[in-house]
Amino acid sequence: MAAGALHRSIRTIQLHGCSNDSAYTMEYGSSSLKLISKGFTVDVKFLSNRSRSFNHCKMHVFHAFSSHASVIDPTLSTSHVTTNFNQNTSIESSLILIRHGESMWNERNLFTGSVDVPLTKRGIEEAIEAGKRISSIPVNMIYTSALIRAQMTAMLAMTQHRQKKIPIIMHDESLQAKEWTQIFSEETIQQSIPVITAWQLNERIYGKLQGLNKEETVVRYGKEKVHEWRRSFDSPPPNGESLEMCSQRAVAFFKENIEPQLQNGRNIVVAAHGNSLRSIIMYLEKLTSQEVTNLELSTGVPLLYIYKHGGFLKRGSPVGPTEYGVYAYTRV
Ligand SMILES: O=C(O)[C@H](O)COP(=O)(O)O
Repeated sequence: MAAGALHRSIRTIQLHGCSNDSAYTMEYGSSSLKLISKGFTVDVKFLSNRSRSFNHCKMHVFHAFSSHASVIDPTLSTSHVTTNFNQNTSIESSLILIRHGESMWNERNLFTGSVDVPLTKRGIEEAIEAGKRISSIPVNMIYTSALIRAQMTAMLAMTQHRQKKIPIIMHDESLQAKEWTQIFSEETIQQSIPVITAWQLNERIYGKLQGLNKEETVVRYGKEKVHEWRRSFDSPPPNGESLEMCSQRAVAFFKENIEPQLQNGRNIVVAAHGNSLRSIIMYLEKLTSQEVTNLELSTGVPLLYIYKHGGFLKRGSPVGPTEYGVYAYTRV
């Protein structure tokens, strides 16, 4: 197995030359495992139960975007891997969080939640401005929610980036989608940035408030009640998600998918929403459920964190494309 070579197209790899090592196969008798390659983690999933023999088994690759994948130590379990990377104190990477620009329902002051609403012209401009602010910070991967306002924000921001790489949405929804979206030029791959979309980063579900005007809702239910629904940690709006419920999916996704990439030195942009980002910031900054009630995020303002020594240092919001501007910060 250690001598095995990985030959890959972007989304599918074929593992060659690995022995029919039943002990190994038994050890990973689940549906997925992680392989570690230079600089990043490759999550793989068996395509079918029948192909669990490692002899020429086909696997699906998530988040791999390099042609130099190689198996370093197949005997490491996922938890060992995480521990090892945490101990590597020299790794420093950046995490940029951006709440989407103004949406058409933000403009009308309507509760939006899971409803998929596009940006306004102002939102488009905010996304472009956000892109200028982060244009000097290297970006290796982008994560967005499954909602168009976050995806538009990420894409528009990247039009300003100095790397001039092309953000490309990864389509994992079916085997066919993966096949159809393969790229066959290594050079083109190197000029691309993978964009992973995840429903777990969606805005919290606002339930029966979705589509209601925020001011009218205050008149109807009272200021205190509406404030509790909007900002408390654990009171869900009718039929909706509390921040706590939203955090259970958003922070779990962050820990399982984004944090390992940062641990491997990848620089990440996350374009998401007021409340999914509030829950992630709560985790990054170890805020209490009381402290998070005061956390407000503006639309289209990027926030920079440096991942270092296994922890997150808040750098605030980059104010411009110069080196100075990147590390100066505004109060948000
Ligand atoms: O979903 C919404 O309406 C907004 O994007 C966030 O709303 P909030 O400020 O009420 O949490």
